[in-house]
Amino acid sequence: MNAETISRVPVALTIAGSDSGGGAGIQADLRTFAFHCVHGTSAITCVTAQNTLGVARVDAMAPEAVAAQIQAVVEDIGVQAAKTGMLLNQAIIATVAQQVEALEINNLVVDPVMVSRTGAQLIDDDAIKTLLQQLIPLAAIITPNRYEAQILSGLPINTLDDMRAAAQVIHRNLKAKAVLVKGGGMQGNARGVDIWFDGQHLETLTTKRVDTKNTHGTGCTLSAAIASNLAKGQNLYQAVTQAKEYVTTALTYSLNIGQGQGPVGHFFPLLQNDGYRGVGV
Ligand SMILES: Nc1ncnc2c1ncn2[C@@H]1O[C@H](COP(=O)(O)OP(=O)(O)OP(=O)(O)O)[C@@H](O)[C@H]1O
Ligand SMILES: Cc1ncc(COP(=O)(O)O)c(N)n1
Repeated sequence: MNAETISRVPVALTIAGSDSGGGAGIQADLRTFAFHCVHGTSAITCVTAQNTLGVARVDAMAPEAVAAQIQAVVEDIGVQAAKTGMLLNQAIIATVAQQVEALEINNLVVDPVMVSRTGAQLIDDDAIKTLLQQLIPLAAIITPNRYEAQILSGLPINTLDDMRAAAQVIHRNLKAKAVLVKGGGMQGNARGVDIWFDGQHLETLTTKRVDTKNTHGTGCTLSAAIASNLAKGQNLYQAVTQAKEYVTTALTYSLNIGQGQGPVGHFFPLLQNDGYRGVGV
């Protein structure tokens, strides 16, 4: 068989933490890139000992090691888009912001990860200010969940209108170019509905609500899918709406593993080929 090499492939970078359970973080991001036919590269910020029940331990990488990973990837391979996930501490956030600026990384998706699904704190309290001041202004889009949007806006969020108000406040106060407030943590009708605001258009993004407890990694998957679509040249709004479709289907095929909240099923295109039809399909 003749070898066929592919020399023109989109490349994306994830700057995030490792999840030993494979559901969120770097592991979710690289799988998401792969299922978008995007070559995935990574800069690991910390290593978590984690499973579907919770986070048992977190070990931070040295900021210099994070910087070196980003530099190694960008200087040789080059990236068309990047995303950040769990950044953990102030020094790592400041380093990532410096590298993004110095290496002129475009199409940056910032997922302002603060607390895990299982309630573990994933960022130091004193790091949030650095995230706001140094990293968010460099982002093409930020994707806070309900809890993170409350912190970033200072507003309580209980309804879709609260999500709309928070998206507008975050856009104005943090100079984020676009904001997606995610509704996975909402109750009732708002669950699974996201709000987009780019300074001009306020949009309500609705897909099918999936009734599953296995939602570990939805936010990581969404931001990695947005970065994938940006790396492929889609515009931001298209990248977001297609990423939301991907997450919805991955939730439909979520994996009922472990004793807690299982991860979304990134490999549904292969399962679909095998004739497996997923939850409620
Ligand atoms: N049950 C659901 N049905 C449909 N969509 C959902 C559901 N739960 C979450 N989503 C979608 O998944 C995406 C991620 O949102 P979510 O609010 O869960 O993020 P997150 O809390 O950051 O995720 P993570 O669990 O990775 O921290 C959003 O597009 C959200 O609407
Ligand atoms: C390394 C890492 N990154 C991100 C999350 C957030 O994901 P979730 O809220 O689904 O636990 C996590 N738990 N671990």
